[in-house]
Amino acid sequence: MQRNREPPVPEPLLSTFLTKVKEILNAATMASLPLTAKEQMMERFLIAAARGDLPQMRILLTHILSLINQTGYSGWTALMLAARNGHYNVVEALLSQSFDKLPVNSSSQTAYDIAKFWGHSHISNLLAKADNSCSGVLPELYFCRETLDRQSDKRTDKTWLEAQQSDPNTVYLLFSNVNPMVSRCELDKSSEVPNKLCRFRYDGVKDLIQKPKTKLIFLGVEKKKPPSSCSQVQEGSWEPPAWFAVGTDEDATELLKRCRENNCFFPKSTNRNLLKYSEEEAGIVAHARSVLVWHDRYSFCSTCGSGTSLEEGGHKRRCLNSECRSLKGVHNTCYPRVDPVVIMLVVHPDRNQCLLGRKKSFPVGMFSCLAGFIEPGEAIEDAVRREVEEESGVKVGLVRYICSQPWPMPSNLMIGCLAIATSTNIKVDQNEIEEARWFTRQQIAESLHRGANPALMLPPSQTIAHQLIRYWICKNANL
Ligand SMILES: NC(=O)C1=CN([C@@H]2O[C@H](COP(=O)(O)OP(=O)(O)OC[C@H]3O[C@@H](n4cnc5c(N)ncnc54)[C@H](O)[C@@H]3O)[C@@H](O)[C@H]2O)C=CC1
Ligand SMILES: [Mg+2]
Ligand SMILES: [Mg+2]
Ligand SMILES: [Mg+2]
Ligand SMILES: [Zn+2]
Repeated sequence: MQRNREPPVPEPLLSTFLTKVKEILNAATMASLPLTAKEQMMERFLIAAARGDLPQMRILLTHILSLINQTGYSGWTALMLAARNGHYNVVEALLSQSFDKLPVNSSSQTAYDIAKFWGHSHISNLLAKADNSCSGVLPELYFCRETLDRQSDKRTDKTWLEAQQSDPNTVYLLFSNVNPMVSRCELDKSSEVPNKLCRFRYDGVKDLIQKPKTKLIFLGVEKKKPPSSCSQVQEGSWEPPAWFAVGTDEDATELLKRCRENNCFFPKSTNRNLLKYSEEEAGIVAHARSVLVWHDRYSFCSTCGSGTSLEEGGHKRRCLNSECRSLKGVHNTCYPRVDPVVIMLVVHPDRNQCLLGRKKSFPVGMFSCLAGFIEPGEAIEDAVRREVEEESGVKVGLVRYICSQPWPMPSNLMIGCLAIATSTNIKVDQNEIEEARWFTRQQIAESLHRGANPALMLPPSQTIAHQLIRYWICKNANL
């Protein structure tokens, strides 16, 4: 049943393949076609992969290692041929050479799809295991690592919080205009090196945290345990260090003087700068920044307009007007906001194309998933269908939730879905989207691999949009 729904697979049978290669090699010899030595070697490498001739493949690889990721006349890689013909040991050997698993053939199938289609489940399992993104399990998303244990129950424990504040092991992060102080290694100014959060101790911020305008946010305690050789651990008196974010309006240049590290600065509030942290620190920045932006923008009570004060380790604002309705019962106006946004990869009814759009503000050539804020009283599925139709005119049927990502710009929660289109005509809403297009799996795979002339540029890997696209491309065409 499953097989009938698959797109046709080009003839990969060994005999056909060998005949074709022989024809090419003969034709090249007879007509003196410029089939280079490398091309001949490539075809021999592919024949060996299709036959399962690992020793021959190893010999050829000692001459040219780059053979490993290339395709021959058929558009198939060695991995695809080995997967097609059930050569487990060849697949295993290719994977151990960190072979690229994402390329697709002219039927938009990866090696994983091919192994699955031809019933070589031991090979498809091996390919899935070797690449998390192909197993249907997404990698951990950027901003999603919870390095700290939030310990929200401690936010109401004033005595405990005060004790933590003066503890010499407590870590403080300094924020100016909702951006954290960071340092960058001077030797390497390339964008690859993450910004590192500057960590302060109590003595370095004591005066600051006592100022009435300073916002102090309890972020949680470290999850990481010290080595068991640590004397406090042995005595049983060890407690994990607490972390606080300090939001201040003090002069940024003066604040920088407090840091002993070199090359400290406050990065500008751009989306790009927020993607420059290590996985460990990105989640901490997301938490602190969203809460601090909320304090910045919601300093007055939204029920009566009076002033408010900070409570619960900086996770609540209480109205100073004792008559205010917000003091009676629990009110969401007193807590930091999170704005849910649906973000969806819309898949064509043929399952081999996806719909991406671009806003005017995107860099040239970049396309991404459609997205939009969920409206009050709206379910995730309905928001997906409404936003897709509003922005592109395409109608959506099935919606499947895949994963989510906090997006602290300033406080969105991106809810990632795959959505199956039931119509294909595109009519964009020019107010929101400049252009929307259907892209083939082949075009997407080329772009993920930064092929020579990709049809589009995808958003960076830290975004949920990128990961949803990658997830879809790695999955079998049947979804
Ligand atoms: N992490 C990722 O991969 C991506 C993240 N995003 C984020 O998703 C957000 C929403 O996507 P859009 O296409 O802009 O949404 P959208 O399609 O709903 O249009 C934005 C408009 O919705 C209105 N709106 C309704 N509720 C709003 C709220 N709570 N805050 C702000 N505006 C609201 C405003 O008029 C705004 O101009 C973006 O602001 C962006 O930060 C968008 C695409 C990719
Ligand atoms: Mg939108
Ligand atoms: Mg919209
Ligand atoms: Mg909208
Ligand atoms: Zn009030």
